[in-house]
Parts: sequence; structure tokens; C-alpha cells
Amino acid sequence: MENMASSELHMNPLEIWHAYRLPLILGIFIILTLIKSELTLRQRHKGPSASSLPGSPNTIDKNTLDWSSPKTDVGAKLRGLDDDHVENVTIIAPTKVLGKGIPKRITGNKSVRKAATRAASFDNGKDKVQPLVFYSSLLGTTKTTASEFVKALNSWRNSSDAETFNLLEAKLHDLSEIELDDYFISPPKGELDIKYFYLMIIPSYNIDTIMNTFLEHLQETHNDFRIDTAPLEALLGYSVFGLGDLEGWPTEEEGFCSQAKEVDKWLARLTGKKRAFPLGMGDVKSDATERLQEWRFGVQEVFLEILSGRGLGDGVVGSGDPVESDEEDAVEEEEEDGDEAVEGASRTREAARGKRVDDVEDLGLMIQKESPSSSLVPIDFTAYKSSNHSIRPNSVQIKEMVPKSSPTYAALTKQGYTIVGSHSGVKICRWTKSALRGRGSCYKFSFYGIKSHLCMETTPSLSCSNKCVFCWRHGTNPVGTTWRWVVDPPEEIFKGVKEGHYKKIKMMKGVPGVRAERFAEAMRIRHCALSLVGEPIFYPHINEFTTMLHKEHISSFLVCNAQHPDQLAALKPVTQLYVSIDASNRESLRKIDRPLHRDFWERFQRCLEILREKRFQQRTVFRLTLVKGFNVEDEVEGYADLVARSLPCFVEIKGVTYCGTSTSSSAGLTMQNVPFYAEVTEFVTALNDALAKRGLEYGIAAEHAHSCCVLLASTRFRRDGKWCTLIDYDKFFECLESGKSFMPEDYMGPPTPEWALWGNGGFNPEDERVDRKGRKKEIAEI
Ligand SMILES: Cc1cc2nc3c(=O)[nH]c(=O)nc-3n(C[C@H](O)[C@H](O)[C@H](O)COP(=O)(O)O)c2cc1C
Ligand code: SF4
Repeated sequence: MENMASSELHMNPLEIWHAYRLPLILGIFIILTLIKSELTLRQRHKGPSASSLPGSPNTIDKNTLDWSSPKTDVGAKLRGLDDDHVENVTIIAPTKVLGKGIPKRITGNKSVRKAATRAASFDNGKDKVQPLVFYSSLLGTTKTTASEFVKALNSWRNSSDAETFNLLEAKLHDLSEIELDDYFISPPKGELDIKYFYLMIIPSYNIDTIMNTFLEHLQETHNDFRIDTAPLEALLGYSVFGLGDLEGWPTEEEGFCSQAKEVDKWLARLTGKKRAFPLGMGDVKSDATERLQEWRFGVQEVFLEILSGRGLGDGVVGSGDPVESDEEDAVEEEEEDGDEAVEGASRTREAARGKRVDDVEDLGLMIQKESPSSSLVPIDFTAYKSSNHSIRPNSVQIKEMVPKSSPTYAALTKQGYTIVGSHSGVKICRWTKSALRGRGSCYKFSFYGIKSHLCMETTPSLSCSNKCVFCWRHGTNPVGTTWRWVVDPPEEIFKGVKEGHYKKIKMMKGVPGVRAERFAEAMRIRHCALSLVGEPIFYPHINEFTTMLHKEHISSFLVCNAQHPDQLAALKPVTQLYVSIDASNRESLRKIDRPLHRDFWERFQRCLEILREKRFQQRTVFRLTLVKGFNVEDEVEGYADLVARSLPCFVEIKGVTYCGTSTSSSAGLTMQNVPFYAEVTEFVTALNDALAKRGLEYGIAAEHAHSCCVLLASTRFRRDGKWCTLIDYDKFFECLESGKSFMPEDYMGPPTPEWALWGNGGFNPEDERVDRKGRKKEIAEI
């Protein structure tokens, strides 16, 4: 030993290195490995609580899973040892058991949520779509329904032309017979060029059935932190159809198709928003066949979109928000009424960023200043622009109202408008979206029977001649007293706004809560609110435009600002004609509407006379927007005088909605100017009394408390002691097409529903009431 030690003492460092390098390197390696494992374990330990996964019982169960148990060899499944699944499964192998009661530590990396590479790379030249239809059935109805569905789908596929060449025959699977892991942890592997599409036909039971097991499976898969939260992302898409019984479960609230709804929700999460078509629902005792067929048509269209290489078609990547939240409403909550729904919030943002969003009026002045030669000249606008060039009278180039390159165009499109041609716009309002999701229509459903999901909101003139203080649009829409822009042909506008509207509806097909039935209905516009921004009757060919609407049996609600008497006089009958009455006297009107016309009061008066003349040809309406501090106090008598002068069929009274834009603030508008509903009703009662005092036969007919809106109606619209404010739209078109003169009473509809009558709130009991975050709300809160 001594010799060895002394010989070592005499070794030089190089010799020592050669003698001990192996144990040294080994030692360093072990130390580094230990440090690394410790760090990794600490990181893992923090992981679950820091992740976005909910601390649900499911998560805890999974953490404590007994991997050694042969019964639950989930690990093997996940590792893909005994299945034929696709590549993207996250594999996390268990390493050690720490002891009883302590969650197991699991090493490995949770894969980051990735986009579905397979789905995104669908090659319509060679890939094939494999529809898989899953069902479960206890009593046999769903089994028969699903088999018939597959037969119908396959026969459509076989009878169609080459468009469906790459669509494989649908296969049917009973959920109680398949291994759920084989299909619902990841899609089946299959051949590389086969992409899967899931269709679920699901009954609902309020007792324990296979459906509970299935739902638990979906939920656990989603909550399992070892698996990607969207492990079915590689699917092309999915859609769910529910079978239920409306007799036993009369509403969705009471459980109608509740389990189909759940499946739809979980699949949205597992597929990473790949809802390709809205949830369909059918009542086994009434409309199931019809609803299923409607759903199949929708699904077939989706297949055609996919096969042609357009993915899931218009809209979001494929579906809506899997979290089922109403985030979009956070922006839209300001949009109290679609008619006023297009407001200038972005104007504020633009202003904040220092960007200029000029009024066209101002731009006109700027152009004049900059180029005297371009000063305005009278123009004959009865000629349309041709598709290739604009009208150039006296060699002065006529400008487009909203050119694509203008900041106004940018601001409006940012707010969700589709600009059609150079001066028209279309946008789907908050209520249309709400109705598509079964969450209630706007007040026009309560008052006049307009279903919001069948309504298109548009204008053929984005320009207006007022700068109303409460108008959210102001700042982003052009203004002007005369039409001095290029005129687009009405056919082009009509075609363009319909396309724009349908495109926006289609974008809703993957949004949570949208129902297949309403979605299908929405693909046929029934009503048009000509009130978006601007002044519709400003458009020189407004009559041609409304004729086109009527020809397609689309009703017309036209709102004008009482500043264009000549155009108003020349207007052909519409279904309901509105005039905005923003004040009862000259000074008040000047302050609130900030009109551009110097003779605004005279124009206003003339419009009232014209409306009076029209009251026996069409339904006429005064629209009052109450702005505290501007047009409410001491004005009741004045408004009553205006009503006496015009004798409109209806008076709609609505509290203003504050939009918080810089424009409104600079106009001195704050939240203090927004009346409470109680103040609105107080005003309405006083106005009603003032009308009675004048011997005018009006009464308070209906209300929509949610929109802070009340309807006063002429007793012409009372039949057998009941208010009949609804419209018989078919009758309206019949009258119009008869070519004979007719009166508003001729297309008066059935009695106003009980729940909409004054004193009853106006919320349709069939609709689900939710708050802005999409949570259910008590009706009593109204
Ligand atoms: C015990 C029982 C509970 C049910 N619960 C519901 C329910 O909660 N919601 C619903 O919409 N339908 C419910 N139904 C109706 C079934 O969903 C409907 O009859 C369905 O078509 C049954 O499908 P199957 O014949 O394939 O089992 C229930 C039916 C039964 C017999
Ligand atoms: S009338 Fe039409 S556009 Fe206006 S709020 Fe209702 S649904 Fe929307």
C-alpha cells in the first residue's frame, strides 16, 4: 500500500489523469444526472398546479392512477403498444411510485398543444375522407335512425358525381361495442391518406347508461394532463345530432337532448374547435326525421367543402370556442341593439393611437382646399357607374364614398362591417348571433315577430347628414348633405349584401351553442333592417333596392332621420317605416342630432307631414331615443304634439345606450345620460297620459325590458280587446303583389304574445337567458 501511495505521489498530473479518468468521468456523470433529475422532478412537481387544467376530481384521479394494475393499463394504451393509433399521442411513461397517498411522479414531457397537422394538410388531390358514425342506443330508436342515416349518406355519396370521389363510405359504430380508447384518445391510425370525420348520433337519458361512461371518458381524456388536451385534433371535423323526447323534456333547460349537448361540448375541446356543423336536435315523437335530414344536408355540404380543399369552409378554423364562453360578447355588450349596433368603439381606439378617421364630409372640404378644380358640381345620379369606370361628368372624377384605401374603410371593416361596392355595408348584429344560439331575439321579435336569426342588417348608404351625439357610428361613417359620390347599381348591392350576410352566418357554424335547425333557417333571409349606419333613403335607388327585397319575400324595416323629405315622399311602401324623432323642439334637435342641414327643423317638420300621409299605406313608426339631459326633461308635451301631428301607427321609446366614444364624450355624453329602465317607463306613462289628454287613441302595448324599450301603439292595432302588434309577413307580400292599394291593418298579425305585453318584461320564455359571460341568468333580474 505504502509503495502504491508513494508511487502515486511521484506520478505527474497526466499520469494521474490516465490512471483515474474512468472513475472520475463516471462520478461527474452521476452527479450531473442526479442534479438534472432533481431539477426535473421539481419542475414536474410544480407542473399540474401551474397548468391551465382545472383541479377537478378527474385530474386527481389520473395523478394517482395505478399504472401497475393490469385492469387499467392506460400507460400501454397511451404508449401505443397495443393499438393502431396516430402519431401525435403524448406518451408519458410512469417511473417510480413514491408511496401510498402521494401522487405518482410522472416523468416525460407533456407535449405542447399543436395544430392538427394531418387535418391542416388535407390534400384534396389524394387524401380521402372517412366518415365514422357513432351512436348508442338503449331501446333501439337511435340504432335504427343511425343505420338509416348511414344509408342515406352513402347513397348521396354514391349518387353524386366525381365531387365525392374521395369520400369513403360512412361506417357505423355502436359506442357500447367499440373500445372507446381506440377512437376517443386519438383518431384511428388507418392509412396515411385517410382522414377521419366523426358524426355522433346520440340519445339522452337521465338515468345511468353507456352514455355516462362515454361522457366520463371524454371528460377524463380532456382532463388527463399526460395527454394533449386536444388529442383528437387530427380529425377533419365532427358534428353531433341528438335524439330526445320533447314530451318528457320539453325544453333544453329541462334536459332535452342534454347528453348530445354534452358530447358536442367535450368534442369541441378534444378536437381543438373542430365543430364542423352545429349541433342538431330532433324530437323522436315529432320532427326527428326532418331535423336529421336537415343536419345531413349540412354535413354533406361540409364534406364538399373539405373535398374541394377549403377545409371547414368559411369561419374560424373549424369551430367555436371550446371553453364555451361568450368572450365575443364582451366587445358586443356595448351593442345593445343591432340597429344601433355598429358603433365607434374603434374610433376611440384609432383616436388613442393617433390615427385619423376622417368624415367624408371633412375629406370633401380637405379635397376642395387642396384642389380647387375638384369642387363639387351637380351630378345626375340616375346613371350607375359601370363596373370598369366611374362617372366623370365635366371631366371631374367622382369619388367613391368609402374607397378601399380610406381610413373609413379600414375602421368600418375592423368593426365587422362588410363594405359592399363603394357605399353600402352589411353586418350581423349581436341579436342575430344570440338567436342562432337560442338566446333570445331583439325587441322586434317581441313587438313584431321578427326572428333575429332571419334578419339582415344593412344599408345602401353609409353616409348620413347628422352627427347625433348618441350615435356610436359617428366618427367612422361618412357624412354629407348631398349625394356626391359614385352610385353603385342596386342589383350589385343586393347581391353583395346577401353574400356578405350569409358569409357571416356561415362563420357561426362552429360557434358553441349554435343549433343546426336555426343555422339552417338563417340561410334564408326573411327580414331586412335598413338601419345599420348612414341614411338608407339617401341612396338614389332605394326604391329599386326595396323592390328587390320584397321580390324575395324579405320584409323591410327602414329607419330614416327625418332630414330628406323629398326622398321620403318618393319612397315606395315598405313593411314598416321609421322616422327617428330625437327631440321635440328645434333647439333640442340641433343639440342632439347636430344636423348638417341649416334648414334641419323645416326638413324635420315636412317629414312629419309626409309620415302622416303615409299612415294608411304602411305601418309608420316614431322612434324616440331618450338621452337624459338632452331630450327627456320637460319634453313629454312636445313629443305628444308631434305624435298628434303625424299620427304614427306606433311610437317606439328606447333609452340610449352609452358607447363611451371620444365623440360622445366630446358631445358631453356620459353614463349619466343613460336613463334607467324605470325612468323610461315613467316617461312612457307620462307620454301616454299626454296623448290621452289630447284625445288621441294610443296605449302602451308591449315592452322589452332587456333593451330598455317600450312600444306605444295606436288602437288601430287592437282587435277583440287585444293588442295585435305582430306582423303577418305573408299577408304583406300578398297585399304588395296584388297591385291594389292596401292598409297596415290588412297585414296585421296575431295578438302580441302574453309575455311581451306591457308589464310582463318581454323575454321569450322559450329562450335561454344568459349574462354577458354566457352564464344562465334569472329572468327576475330583468
Ligand atoms: C328512462 C328514460 C330517460 C330519458 N331521458 C331523457 C332526457 O333526459 N332527455 C331527453 O331529451 N330524452 C330523454 N329520453 C328520451 C330518449 O332520449 C329517446 O326516447 C331516445 O330516442 C331513446 O333512444 P334509444 O331508443 O335509441 O335508446 C329518455 C327516455 C327514457 C326511456
Ligand atoms: S331588427 Fe334585425 S338587425 Fe335590428 S337588432 Fe333585431 S335582429 Fe338585429
